[in-house]
Amino acid sequence: MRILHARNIHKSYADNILNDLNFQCKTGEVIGIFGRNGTGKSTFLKILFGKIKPDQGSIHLNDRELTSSSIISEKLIAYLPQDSFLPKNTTVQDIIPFFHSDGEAQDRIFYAKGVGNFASRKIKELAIGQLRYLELLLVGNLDHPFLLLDEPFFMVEPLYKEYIIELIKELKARKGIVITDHYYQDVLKVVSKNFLLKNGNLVSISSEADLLAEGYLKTYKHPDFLYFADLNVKEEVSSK
Ligand SMILES: Nc1ncnc2c1ncn2[C@@H]1O[C@H](COP(=O)(O)OP(=O)(O)OP(=O)(O)O)[C@@H](O)[C@H]1O
Repeated sequence: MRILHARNIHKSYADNILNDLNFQCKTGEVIGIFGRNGTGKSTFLKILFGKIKPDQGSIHLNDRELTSSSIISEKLIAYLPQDSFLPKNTTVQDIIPFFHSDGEAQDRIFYAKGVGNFASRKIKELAIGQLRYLELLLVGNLDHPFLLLDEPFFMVEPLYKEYIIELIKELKARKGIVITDHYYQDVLKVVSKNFLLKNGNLVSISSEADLLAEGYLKTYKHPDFLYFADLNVKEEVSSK
């Protein structure tokens, strides 16, 4: 088993964003990180990936400290950024070999559920869900033991959300995966553990009720009692 550690991470821009943050993800785990806008989720993923340097702190694989060049050259961490990164005028079938020279991996993507429906289209012609699913197939099927996903569910229609959820569950067998997304209900379907990034640090979360108690949600639909729970107000709703 491999363990990715972030140790004592500090990062400030105009404000203090991350404050002595400690985190670990093992291969075989999917960890969700929630947090309100601007709390530093993307910044933290970029620090884990080595794209930006923390002001203090370090990233380790088991007990070895990683540098940004070792993360890239040793193919340790793959990263799905928030914004699309594929060239717009290339077709789906032509883009697969750019990421995967191995024929078996190419086939895994080409014949993945649903891809046949849009394989001959150009990237600019894809619907948002098709694009995000394709990006995840390309990045997730790399051999890297860790995978960071920045908002994989953003604006994705239900059918492709299901494909993405199935794919994450499959990738979990051979990787450690960290997901940040505001579509928390989708994230909760695939995670083994969750945290809320709040005041620069990670708070452990085990349910929607914890997200409510920590102020990330204002209300949520209680699974047993059919009411929308609030910190102070319980509003009855029809059971129909
Ligand atoms: N390169 C930068 N220079 C200055 N400030 C930055 C930079 N990158 C991020 N920030 C600031 O750091 C804070 C955290 O940004 P970040 O994108 O990590 O938040 P986030 O939790 O991912 O937000 P969201 O949920 O909106 O995607 C924000 O206030 C942002 O404006």
